[in-house]
Amino acid sequence: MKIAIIGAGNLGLSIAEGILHSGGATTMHLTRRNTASLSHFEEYGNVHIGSDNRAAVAASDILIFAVQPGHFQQILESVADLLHDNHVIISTITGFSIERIEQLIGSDRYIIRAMPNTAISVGHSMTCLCANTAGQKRLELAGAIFNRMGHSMVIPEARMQAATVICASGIAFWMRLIRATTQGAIQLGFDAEEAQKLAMHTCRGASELLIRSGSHPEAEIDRVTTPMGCTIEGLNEMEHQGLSSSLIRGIVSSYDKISQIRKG
Ligand SMILES: NC(=O)C1=CN([C@@H]2O[C@H](COP(=O)(O)OP(=O)(O)OC[C@H]3O[C@@H](n4cnc5c(N)ncnc54)[C@H](OP(=O)(O)O)[C@@H]3O)[C@@H](O)[C@H]2O)C=CC1
Ligand SMILES: O=C(O)[C@@H]1CCC=N1
Repeated sequence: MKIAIIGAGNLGLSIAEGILHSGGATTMHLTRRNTASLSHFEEYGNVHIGSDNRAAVAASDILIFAVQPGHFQQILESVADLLHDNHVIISTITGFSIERIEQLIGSDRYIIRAMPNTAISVGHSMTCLCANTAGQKRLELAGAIFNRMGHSMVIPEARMQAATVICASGIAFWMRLIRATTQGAIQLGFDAEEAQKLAMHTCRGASELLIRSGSHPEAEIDRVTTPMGCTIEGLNEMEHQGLSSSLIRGIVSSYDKISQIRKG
């Protein structure tokens, strides 16, 4: 596969690392205007770095766009005349609808919206996908690409905004929870390095328990909460302080913000 990543910033670079580690491309073109921060990719013989989006598009079959929403239209228009029938156009752009993309490059193109997260760099992204009518024929291919770097789920486009919050922004939300747990562990006597290790591996363990058992979080909580014990004491205090409520409210605020990005 010949893959171009147009906009090798935070997400684009994470995708590039994920693709490299999964061995998923024969050649890869990475673009951004300031390429200095990409020089470490030069050690890979099959990775081409540059600022020329047109050259990257012309040399690739799969085009992954990972630029800021405000830049996308101009960049897409600047390469539109190079697009051919086999190009698969994958947009990770928040709030940029398939309808708007079709208006810029036509509805006959294979257009896929993907919402991965930065854990794609280590092969653990949860990536949501949707496609235009033509692109339905390439959803399986897109799923195969993203499944090499985690898990993917095909969803209706109407859920893409919600997927952005839960999966993409979700990385930041979980990081803050891990960080807060780390701070608690330091207060209880662990040094910072130990504390982070305890927090992140316990987080991974909780997640793996659910993934492998298929059980409900509350069922797992029931197995931990000894009657009159320390777990239910801590959990109830967290809830009195609004743990679940603050998470839900944060998720809804984040969701509402995307509507503003869309209008912008
Ligand atoms: N970060 C995340 O976790 C996620 C982000 N997204 C979405 O992905 C997109 C990218 O986000 P993120 O990576 O955080 O943003 P960044 O700003 O980190 O990356 C965007 C990159 O685009 C480059 N760029 C700007 N103009 C051009 C151009 N004309 N040609 C080529 N490259 C260009 C910029 O580099 P330079 O200035 O050097 O050109 C920059 O590195 C956004 O639309 C975001 O909503 C979606 C899911 C998760
Ligand atoms: O914060 C943002 O707007 C982007 C979209 C999801 C992750 N980063």
